[in-house]
Amino acid sequence: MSIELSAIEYRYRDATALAGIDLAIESGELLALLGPSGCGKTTLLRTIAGLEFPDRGRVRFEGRDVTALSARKRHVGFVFQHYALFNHLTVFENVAFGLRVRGWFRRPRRAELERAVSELLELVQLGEFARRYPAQLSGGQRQRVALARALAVEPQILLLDEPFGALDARVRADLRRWLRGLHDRIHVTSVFVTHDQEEAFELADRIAVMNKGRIEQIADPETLYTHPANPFVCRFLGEVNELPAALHARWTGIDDERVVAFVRPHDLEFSAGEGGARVEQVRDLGANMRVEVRHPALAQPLVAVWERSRFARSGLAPGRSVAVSAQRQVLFRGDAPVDAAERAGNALRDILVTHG
Ligand SMILES: Nc1ncnc2c1ncn2[C@@H]1O[C@H](COP(=O)(O)OP(=O)(O)OP(=O)(O)O)[C@@H](O)[C@H]1O
Repeated sequence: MSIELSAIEYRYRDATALAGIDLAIESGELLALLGPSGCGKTTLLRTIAGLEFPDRGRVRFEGRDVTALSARKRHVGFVFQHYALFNHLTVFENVAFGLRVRGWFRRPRRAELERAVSELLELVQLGEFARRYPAQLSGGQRQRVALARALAVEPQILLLDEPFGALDARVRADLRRWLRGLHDRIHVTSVFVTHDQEEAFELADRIAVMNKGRIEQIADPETLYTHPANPFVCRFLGEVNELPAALHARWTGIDDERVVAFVRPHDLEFSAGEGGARVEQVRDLGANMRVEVRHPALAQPLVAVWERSRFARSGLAPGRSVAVSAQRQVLFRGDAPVDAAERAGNALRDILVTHG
């Protein structure tokens, strides 16, 4: 089932949580809402669920206006960060709960209910845990029970609010792979909230990056990473070096002091030689090496993260003078990306100047 949000605004008494959200989610899509703390992710999710009602704007499911409908009538499944399971009920009964409380005319018969719950427990790989109580499960297992419970009522839409937020990094990584696999099988339109960029990238078909109650950009992970719409999105998607024109003009061909080059640590190049910069620190990260270079024109050190073999080949060591360049960069003039045509034009001009 598709979801369309148009011009959604929501104010708490002293805070604007949503400042005009337009968003179209396709049927069967897995969309992540990604953004810093307080940007409005949870409020937006609750607005889709029917747990909050917007001050302005409309919510539509498959074209039907559901803005005024309560959560019960919207038929969505919800999984929260804290697995809100019933501790006095077994895993089986927790999952069966949603089916038992249905109106009598939709309530399944006993055999049917047992079959449905068993199937769901198999789906979340907890078949053998049916008779256990939540206290006898790990955090990751409890979260899978919560998911099975949300799926029991066959929701048209599944909403997940930081579903793995309370779990440690290893379990989180396992669970998100598992959730992606599950989604590929059942294709229920899903929206999940996270402030973890890696999680959003690994799980989602598309990501909406939010900031201060607005969507800064919505795109698939690849586009978001290679063509961020503005510096906020670029900075939010992981560590990045920001180089003023004085430093990058030599290799980008754009000599405009308003243009800043954003370079990811693995795209930064340091080559031995006089370039005004000096290696300050080298740190061993295990699989990678982190090289920090100080340039007199910059307040912050430039950071490169390279694989060990690449670092070994470079022959760099603390104290060495280096020249700086980049394999890839994204250029912004103020808040706007510098487009490829302008860059190509400049490169051409460089060639003409050199060879002309
Ligand atoms: N019940 C409330 N009363 C007043 N202000 C609220 C309430 N809930 C949230 N807010 C404010 O609304 C804004 C958006 O909050 P929201 O919880 O949607 O953000 P979020 O992106 O989900 O944050 P987090 O990642 O920290 O959970 C924030 O500025 C927050 O302080």
